[in-house]
Amino acid sequence: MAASCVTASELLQNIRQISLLYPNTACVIRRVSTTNSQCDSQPQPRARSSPQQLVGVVGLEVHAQINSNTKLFSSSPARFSAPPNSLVSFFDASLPGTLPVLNKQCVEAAVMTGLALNCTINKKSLFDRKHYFYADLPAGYQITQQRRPIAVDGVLSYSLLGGKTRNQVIRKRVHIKQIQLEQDSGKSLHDDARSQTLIDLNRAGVGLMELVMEPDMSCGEEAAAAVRELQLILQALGTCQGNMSEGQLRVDANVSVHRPGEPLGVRTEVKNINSARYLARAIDYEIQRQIEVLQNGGTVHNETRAYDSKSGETIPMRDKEGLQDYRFMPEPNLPPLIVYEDDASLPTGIDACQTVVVQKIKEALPELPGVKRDRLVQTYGILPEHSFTLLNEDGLVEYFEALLKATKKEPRKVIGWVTNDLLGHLKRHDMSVSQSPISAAALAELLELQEAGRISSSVAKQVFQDMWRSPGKTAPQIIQEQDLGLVSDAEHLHHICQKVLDSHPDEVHAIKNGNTKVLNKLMGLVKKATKGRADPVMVRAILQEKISR
Ligand SMILES: Nc1ncnc2c1ncn2[C@@H]1O[C@H](COP(=O)(O)OP(=O)(O)OP(=O)(O)O)[C@@H](O)[C@H]1O
Ligand SMILES: [Mg+2]
Ligand SMILES: [Mg+2]
Repeated sequence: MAASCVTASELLQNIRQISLLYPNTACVIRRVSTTNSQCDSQPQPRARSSPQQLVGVVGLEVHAQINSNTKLFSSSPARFSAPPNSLVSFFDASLPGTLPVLNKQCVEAAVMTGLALNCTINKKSLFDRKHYFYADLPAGYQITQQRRPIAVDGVLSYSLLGGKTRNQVIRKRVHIKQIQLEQDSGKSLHDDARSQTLIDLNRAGVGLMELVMEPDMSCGEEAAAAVRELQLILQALGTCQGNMSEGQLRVDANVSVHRPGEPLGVRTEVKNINSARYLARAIDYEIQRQIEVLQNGGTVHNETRAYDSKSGETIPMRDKEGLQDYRFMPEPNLPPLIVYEDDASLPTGIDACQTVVVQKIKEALPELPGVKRDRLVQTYGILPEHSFTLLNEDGLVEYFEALLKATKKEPRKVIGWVTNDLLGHLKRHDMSVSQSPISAAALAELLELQEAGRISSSVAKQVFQDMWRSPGKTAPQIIQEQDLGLVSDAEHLHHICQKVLDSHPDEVHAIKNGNTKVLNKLMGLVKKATKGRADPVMVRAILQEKISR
């Protein structure tokens, strides 16, 4: 077995695990009873103008790795980037005689995800074997839920930013056909130097939720937005870490084209895309490719394709027609998976700790991203697009709310500091919110000084930059060291204003003739002369008074 580089102690551990697996032969649960422009420009499906344009149709299958310490049917740890074949039990390596024991935590995660996506939870679901032959699937089949999955008929609501300036929130929905529990496969690693393929079974048997979406989308941008929303939901629930680059969230994009009103076209399936950006590009490329094929008199084949991120193209992998016989059969070693609605429906004498109760999971659901965005908009009066920015960055909502607690400044004035100044700096330095050298409390202190009229707004921006460069230095320290306090000495300001007026007679003339906008230019000159420290309210009053004399 290429898979096993197990140490003696690991072997012992595995043997112990198998001896635990043998006696009860089955699952724990049974025992206990067990927009981009392309999108926007596309006609809506119901439009009936002729001749009709071909439009894209997209349906996604998302594989989400369940956030659990152990695998779906064995007690091996489920961890990313461990040494190859170090997390492999005999069951994961498909040794004869080993049996699956269902991980309750994975079932709870699937139920929770189903509830968050408005699915119906099947109180009884079934496991099936899906056969195919790959070196990274040692049993020759995957245990999945084909006939009766754990959750069905859900909806994922997501939003896109549209309109000319892309600040209009367009709300969309995609139907979730089902969520099924299944095993992940191992990984084939290609050693080009020695032209050989090596197998790492660490991932073999890790719990996955496959979310199958209906073909409700029409372009790459919609698909990417839906996946991003799903990622945020899974992360909020804690059921999947959702890191696409680590393969915790992998997407298969099914793409076809048709004329609105006509039956759906033949789909191709672009497999295993692990970035939202590539997903959008792969789909848009594939739609365009299929349109060109049809317009040139060709036919689209039902095939599996891969996305090549270097060329930006999709390339054929294998023909799906004729190859789709997975020889599904009921998994004989796993009984039906039973979950209960509430405590009242538990059969007498059952160990409540070993059961999955939907009601309890419902009660534990956290605030979901859509609800959180609406709350932020309603509570703080910020723009909807700002609520998207806040949620898109891990920890930014918490930062914003901590900041608001510590300052009297209006939320609508604070939001720009968070989404422009702070986020801009973080992005430029490729840092996360938790790595920010300026804490929410430190920024609040700066904003309070501005609010109290101790510094001007332009000085506040300058102090922010200095705080970023000198972590730990407070706003008052910087203001004191550099003497940046607001100049509100009337005599001093009168003197500077007079100098500016004397040297700009044309502007004074223009203002006197009613062109009041020119006053801003003069104010700018005073600001420059005082290095941004002049009290703008006083400067405006002094200039107006002097001009009107
Ligand atoms: N004509 C179509 N155009 C675009 N997408 C489609 C079309 N027909 C079906 N789909 C999408 O294809 C996907 C089918 O997924 P499903 O898991 O049911 O089957 P599969 O792809 O054959 O199986 P596997 O899990 O082995 O990939 C769904 O996401 C569905 O929305
Ligand atoms: Mg599928
Ligand atoms: Mg598929």
